[in-house]
Amino acid sequence: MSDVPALLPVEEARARILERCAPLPTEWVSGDEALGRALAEDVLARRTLPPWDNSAMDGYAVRAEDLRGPLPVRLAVGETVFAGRLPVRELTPGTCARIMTGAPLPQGADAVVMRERTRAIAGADTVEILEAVAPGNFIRPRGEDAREGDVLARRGTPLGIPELGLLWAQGMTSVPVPRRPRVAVLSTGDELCRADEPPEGRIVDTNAPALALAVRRAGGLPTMLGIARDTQEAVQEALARTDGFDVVLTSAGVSVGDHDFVKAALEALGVEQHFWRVAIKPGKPLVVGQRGPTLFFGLPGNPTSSLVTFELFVRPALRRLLGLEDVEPPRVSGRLEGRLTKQPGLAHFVRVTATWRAGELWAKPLGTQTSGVLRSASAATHLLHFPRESSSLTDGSHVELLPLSWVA
Ligand SMILES: Nc1nc2c(c(=O)[nH]1)N[C@H]1C(S)=C(S)[C@@H](COP(=O)(O)OP(=O)(O)OC[C@H]3O[C@@H](n4cnc5c(N)ncnc54)[C@H](O)[C@@H]3O)O[C@H]1N2
Ligand code: MOO
Ligand SMILES: [Mg+2]
Repeated sequence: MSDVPALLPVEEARARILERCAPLPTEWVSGDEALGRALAEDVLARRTLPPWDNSAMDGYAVRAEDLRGPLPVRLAVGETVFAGRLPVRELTPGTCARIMTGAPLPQGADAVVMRERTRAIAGADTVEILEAVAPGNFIRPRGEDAREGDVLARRGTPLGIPELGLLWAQGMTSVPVPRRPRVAVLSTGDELCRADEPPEGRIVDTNAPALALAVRRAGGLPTMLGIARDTQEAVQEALARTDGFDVVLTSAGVSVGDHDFVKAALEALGVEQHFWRVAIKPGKPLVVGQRGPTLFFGLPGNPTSSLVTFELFVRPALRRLLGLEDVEPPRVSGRLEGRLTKQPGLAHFVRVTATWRAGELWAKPLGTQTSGVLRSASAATHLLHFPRESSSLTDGSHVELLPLSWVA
């Protein structure tokens, strides 16, 4: 077919998309809002933490050299230091301080002996130390967590719970992150109705709500634009209302049918086409283009195709816009349970349920792989990558599995 372009390999298609994406402008948000996003700039520590050497155990702060003689060694207890209080006495030779976990170390102390290795002498301010310890024993040094002026976290660092805790400890109650991508979601098709309408011969638009959820889970802000009828004018009119969005997702109308108008509508609106058609199944007719800063994805209409192309192409783009550095779909190795065959030419992304058995992840293909029904995505935990030029995978083959973001 002369008017149909060659199929692009999946990696090249993704590379072409990613080279057009860069982190969005910075906004300052609370830790709640920052979870799972990336830092937009390097953050320097404002505070040295812990602010002082402190004890890692409940026990006795000692001078290690006092414990060199025959054991046990008797030491005079000068004071008790609690977390939240400051010690008042310096340790002189032959003395120690009772100390609690987290309490600052007194001057002169260079080690802590845990309480279980000591024996208190009843009625006396004296303790018997039952073991010798090296200097530094059970001491958490000042600055172990952060040193004022040092880079605490670099731009691009994904903000998980410990990372946000580190920033919080610095008194940073808001953090700089690229703003969330604004994503418009448009369905196209005369056969579609909303779930709350009587179908009257139509089918419910499941792609738009599914894609909106996938966008939200990927960190974007979805806006549903509704359903455009199958005319070029209707699709064009809907797409003309997408200024201000970073990403536009349409579903359906990208193949070669008489009512497949998305490509023509994009072209008429001046969207520069980056590519059309990728060597994959499901999802082959994917079209991607750009106008100004807005990236347009024409996802195929089959419900599973739209979700699979979201995973393979849209999610990586959203992650890059969010400033995350690790944007490629994650992969793990596993083994195939059963066998698979196909014609060479397209890479297949087979929906599988993967379970751990005897230390390996065994991937069992779902019974139906047709992309026209959601059942072929339901219960899938991973996509099994059946490479483009390969035509058979035998039982037990080592395979590459992509964990799915849509799993419950
Ligand atoms: N001659 C060829 N025909 C087709 C080819 C091809 O290479 N040559 N590719 C097939 C593949 S693969 C796919 S995928 C589909 C893609 O089709 P479109 O993107 O043009 O989508 P439609 O034709 O409009 O619809 C396909 C299918 O999906 C249902 N659909 C559409 N939108 C929704 C929605 N929002 N919610 C639920 N279901 C939806 C629609 O009713 C159709 O059944 O093309 C093949 N054909
Ligand atoms: O690629 Mo289509 O997405 O196979 O059904
Ligand atoms: Mg079609």
